[in-house]
Amino acid sequence: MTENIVRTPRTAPAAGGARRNRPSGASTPVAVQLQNLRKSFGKVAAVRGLNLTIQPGEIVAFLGPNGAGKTSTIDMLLGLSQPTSGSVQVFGTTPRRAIEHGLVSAVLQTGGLLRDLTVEETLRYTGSLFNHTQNIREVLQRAGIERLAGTRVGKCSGGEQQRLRFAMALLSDPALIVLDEPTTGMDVTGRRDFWTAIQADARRGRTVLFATHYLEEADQYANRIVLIRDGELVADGTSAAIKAQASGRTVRATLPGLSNADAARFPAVTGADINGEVVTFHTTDSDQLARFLLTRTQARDVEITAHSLDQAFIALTSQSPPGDGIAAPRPGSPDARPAG
Ligand SMILES: Nc1ncnc2c1ncn2[C@@H]1O[C@H](COP(=O)(O)OP(=O)(O)OP(=O)(O)O)[C@@H](O)[C@H]1O
Repeated sequence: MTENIVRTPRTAPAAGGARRNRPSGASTPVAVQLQNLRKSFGKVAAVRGLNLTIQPGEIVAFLGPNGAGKTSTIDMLLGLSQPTSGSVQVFGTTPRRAIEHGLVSAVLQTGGLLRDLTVEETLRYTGSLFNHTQNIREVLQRAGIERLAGTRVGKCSGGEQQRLRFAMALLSDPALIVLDEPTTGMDVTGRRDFWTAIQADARRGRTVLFATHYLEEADQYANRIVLIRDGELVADGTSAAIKAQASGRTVRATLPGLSNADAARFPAVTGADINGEVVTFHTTDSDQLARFLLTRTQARDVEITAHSLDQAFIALTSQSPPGDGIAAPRPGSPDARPAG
């Protein structure tokens, strides 16, 4: 039952009835700091110089295609493996020490549950390993599995088992919860219920870092997305910022008689598709272009459209070499500059 959760060893109860395990010291240090973090497995460079700072209270999605280095990074963050070089700090200390102080818990993908115990027995058993734990009823409620208290784990769905793992992670009331692809294999309802529980809990101020393949999860539940590819950071920001960074925005307008050469001279335009009187501009600054169209040309019916996170993800993880953070337009794509 132990491998799915980074367990807090016996700790003294927090003073003054304060329940949440908090980092000590006058000022709260950043939750996570990765500096030039590298991890190699023989010739495979899984993580290549990652720099990342996560502030307390942030909900961060760690996104990347298969083999991008998400799990390798999370393993180092949890002290499960050592960096080849660079450093990891969690609340200003080493991952191991942060875990010893009950500051961090993890929900990993699979394993770690005994099928014959009930949900409540599982939590009581896990709780017995700590000196001080959250109230079991409260934890069941916060994980959204109160009604499953008497159900055997083996009878719980995959989504319910993940919420049980989440409940186990809540027992020590950690300041940071790390989830590695926690909803893999769940159906849509299971995923939604799982995230409802996580989100409700995060509103209480907990820092959450989760790795996921599901773009819509990152879009919906994170307030910041960190996108990596081949062990390097390729984008970092809100979902909206990443969409804009990856492929800009599209501005559509009705503008008779415009040629590609004219369009290329407009401000912030990276490409244009002309279909009769309707022109679709690809732009790095939709506000500037829209202002120009409305004040300096005869354009009408001006519309600005943001690209989807899917488009941004594909652009950022499959095109330009990582490093500059911006994907170059694929030759021949609508983002390429108009000829002439
Ligand atoms: N123990 C290991 N030994 C050798 N290579 C490894 C090991 N762990 C990871 N790798 C390699 O390091 C790279 C990054 O893997 P990692 O599991 O961190 O990526 P990921 O982003 O979590 O991928 P996925 O989304 O598929 O889970 C991959 O090329 C992987 O094959």
